[in-house]
Amino acid sequence: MKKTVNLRSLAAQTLERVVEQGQSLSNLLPVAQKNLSDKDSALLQELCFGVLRTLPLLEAAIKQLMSRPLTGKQRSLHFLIMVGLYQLLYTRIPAHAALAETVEGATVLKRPQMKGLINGVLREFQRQQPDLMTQLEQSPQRFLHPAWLLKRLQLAWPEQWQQIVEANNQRPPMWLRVNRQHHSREQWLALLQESGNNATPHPVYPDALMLEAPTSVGQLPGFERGWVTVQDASAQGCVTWLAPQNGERILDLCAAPGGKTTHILEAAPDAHVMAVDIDAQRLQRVYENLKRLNMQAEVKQGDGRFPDQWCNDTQFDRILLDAPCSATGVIRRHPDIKWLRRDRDISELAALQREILDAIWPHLKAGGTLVYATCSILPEENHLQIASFLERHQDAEHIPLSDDSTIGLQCFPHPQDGDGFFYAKLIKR
Ligand SMILES: C[S@@+](CC[C@H](N)C(=O)[O-])C[C@H]1O[C@@H](n2cnc3c(N)ncnc32)[C@H](O)[C@@H]1O
Repeated sequence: MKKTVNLRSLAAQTLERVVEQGQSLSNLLPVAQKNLSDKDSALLQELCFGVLRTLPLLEAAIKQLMSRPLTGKQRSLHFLIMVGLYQLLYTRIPAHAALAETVEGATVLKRPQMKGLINGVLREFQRQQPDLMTQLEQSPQRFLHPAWLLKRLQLAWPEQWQQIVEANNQRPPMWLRVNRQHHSREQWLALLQESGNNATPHPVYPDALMLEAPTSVGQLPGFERGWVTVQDASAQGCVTWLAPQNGERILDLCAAPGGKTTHILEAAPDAHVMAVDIDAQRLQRVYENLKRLNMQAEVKQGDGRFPDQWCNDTQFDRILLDAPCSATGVIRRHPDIKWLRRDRDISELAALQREILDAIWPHLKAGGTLVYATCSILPEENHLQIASFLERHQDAEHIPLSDDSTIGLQCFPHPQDGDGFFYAKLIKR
């Protein structure tokens, strides 16, 4: 039998590690969920994601309710209060249960003497909620983004920034990639419908299906047998634009956890694919994904800035560079990004992307194709990066991916579509 744990205190500790220590929720959450039942796992996830999504508003509410914030050894309680506020504002958990469980969390956090204070703050919030929320809903905190990022989005996308921010604040749809080596998308959709679920095909990307409602992978017909993979629609765009062909030598650079490596092999099962990433731990996931889908690729640990160290003088027909980036296009999937990234990271990431691009370009054959992709929505990492690359490399030809004259294709996150992504397709003359 799974033991009962206080999920509110577990959420508070996890959130403190993300916000105060800069740790990634994707690393922390699976560890925190390890011994929990499915139901508790889901609630813990909801509490962590929800607080990170709405953090500025919760912080502002606490500021109004408390004369001094809790600091030092009591800091976990600050996050416990946020977990309490989040439940009262955004979940259907009955208020009495949310309050009781949250207050009890102080005992688990070894601060039983603070139970009264937490109870008091949450009850005061209930009393002031209508006025307080009217006030906060007119403040800049209502956008739920850090000021530096909001400023960058407003500058870069004066027409679209509000829609982007709104999409970032919503729960993302669940997209699947049908392995057409097994079934056509229509055939697999019919199997899904037989199992009582439904999905909508993507208008552009031929393998992509959006589930009507998110579900666990165990409910997806043939998941274990590799018939289908969970992957956002925009991420699937990379392989559409790369257009890999059987018999070609293809490099998937910055490949872990292998979502696009396996997509390349589904599209061109007889291609020779080399998958390279700097992170040995993340590379384990590439092996796991290849195994589930029963595929083979040459997997290597290496730094994209120094390709001669891991591929000598090999030349590739096609290169996919899914570059390390700010991940500002996938905030709705990873709301911790808003609090982990700093303004100064953007220029550092752009410098790294530039180094990798310049280093890998000589490894593309004449006539070969390179697709540069990021899950960023910031111009410095995207069209400005490629414009500057084209100025430095006269042998690079830009292939437009849309009707307008812009460099590359910039997608924004959309409730009925994929994440924010950028792609640019280059051919070597
Ligand atoms: C956007 S993720 C890749 C996602 C992957 N392509 C997929 O579809 O599953 C970026 C990757 O770049 C890797 N990375 C960061 N710096 C790198 C470098 N200098 N050389 C190679 N890989 C790097 C990270 O470890 C990370 O796995």
